[in-house]
Amino acid sequence: MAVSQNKPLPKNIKYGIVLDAGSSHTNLYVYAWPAEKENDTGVVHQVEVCKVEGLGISGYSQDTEKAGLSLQQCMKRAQEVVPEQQHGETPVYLGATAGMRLLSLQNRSIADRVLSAVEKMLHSSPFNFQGARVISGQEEGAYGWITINYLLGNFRQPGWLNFLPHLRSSRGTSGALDLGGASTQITFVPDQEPIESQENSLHFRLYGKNYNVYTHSFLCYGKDQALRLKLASDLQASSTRNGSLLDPCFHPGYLRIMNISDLYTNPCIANGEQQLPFTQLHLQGNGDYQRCRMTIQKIFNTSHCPYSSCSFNGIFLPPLQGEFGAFSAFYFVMNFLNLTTEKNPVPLDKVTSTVERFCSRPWHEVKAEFPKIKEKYLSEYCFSGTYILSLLENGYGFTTEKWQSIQFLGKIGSSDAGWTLGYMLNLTNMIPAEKPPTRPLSHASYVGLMVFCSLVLVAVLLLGWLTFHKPKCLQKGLI
Ligand SMILES: O=P(O)(O)OP(=O)(O)OP(=O)(O)OC[C@H]1O[C@@H](n2cnc3c(O)ncnc32)[C@H](O)[C@@H]1O
Ligand SMILES: [Ca+2]
Repeated sequence: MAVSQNKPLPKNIKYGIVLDAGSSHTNLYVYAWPAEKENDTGVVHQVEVCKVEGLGISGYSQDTEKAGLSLQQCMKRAQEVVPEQQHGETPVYLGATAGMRLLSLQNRSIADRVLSAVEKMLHSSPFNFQGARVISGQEEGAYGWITINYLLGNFRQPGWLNFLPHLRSSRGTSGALDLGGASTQITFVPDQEPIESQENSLHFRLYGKNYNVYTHSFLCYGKDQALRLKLASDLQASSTRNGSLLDPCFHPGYLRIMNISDLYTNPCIANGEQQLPFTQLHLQGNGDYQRCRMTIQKIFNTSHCPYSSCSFNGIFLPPLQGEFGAFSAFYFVMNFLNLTTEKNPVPLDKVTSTVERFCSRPWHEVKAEFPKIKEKYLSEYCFSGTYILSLLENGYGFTTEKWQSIQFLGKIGSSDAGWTLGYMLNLTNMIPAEKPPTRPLSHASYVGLMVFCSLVLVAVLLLGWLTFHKPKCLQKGLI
């Protein structure tokens, strides 16, 4: 036991857990940070992500208990990641997004039962359960924006090296674009002030600085619900008598059969089912990007705008400003199409031609090339790529030039881009409103600075000595 004296003291690490209960699935994130640096920027980072098997919690409306049980495996994983003696002090939060917002609109009591089932499960875990709730679209946008700016270091205050002009950070904040399965969010700091519409306006004071942020969450415009909107609009425009539809957003040779009742089961699609003389929809792909884009265009209503400028459906959108980070399905789809790998953003015309070429490829060929990718994902990359272009170009007005300011992000460092980190930082009060007092230099920086100064001093002395006492060997004409 005597040797244990020489062991370095263990670092005091704290942990926090957030479950992102999305419309398509649930992810559990474990975050960690050194306890003594709690209020610094950029110290909290993701140490684990666990993907919950099966459906998103809103998918268990027929058997609500299963929503709770589905989380068991990832909760076990979290118990392995967080040291046992810290389980009791580690907070756990669950935030549900658009899938649960839709279920609440459709049937409030079932949605409450789903939430109770997940609460019961999380209460029974050894962690410090802090609540499960449906977060608003505004919160989802805001926390996504906080997450990426925290991770990108954009809230960082000038440090002691900032007297050197080339090291001074002049960066502002980055906008956040999030594409989920059931909703999509756009959040950024506009130039224009004040923000014309109250419900799209947020105010933050972070690390001593004020931020006026624009945000909007479009319910039903996540990529799964957008596909439903598009199909419902196609059906309305078609004169099919047997439910067969040619779909330009799927590959030539692709066939999908859907129950009409599944299409009309949520509040995104207003009634219309009753008039149809068939119960199934037979979709037949023909991979025509231009036509696909035209059919998607119909789900964006741009006929009215009660503000100085709008995105679509009469929703206020100020002029786009600054850089944007685009994550979740924006990233999954662009990454699959190899459009995120280059250092500089891929130009809009190259993105368009890549999606166009991909859509035109026969389904059997695509399937043979990517046998390991889930068929649900693979079959929808053509639609999703086209939808992303429609949403960003036509919906939000990203022009060829503005497109260059979008960066598609999966992770920033070890952490996934998404709303969960911002949510936890806020609920644990880890983002102070005021700038924390600057701490004295750390030991390492102090030693570094001393060594640097000593070297400069030695160099100056040597130079002086050489100048005034030129050694004989350096004097001209000696040889
Ligand atoms: O935010 P909400 O709307 O509640 O939805 P979500 O949280 O479940 O949405 P995700 O960002 O997890 O996923 C967005 C969509 O991308 C799909 N998706 C997830 N992983 C993917 C991958 O690797 N390739 C293609 N699509 C993927 C998923 O099925 C959804 O349709
Ligand atoms: Ca999401």
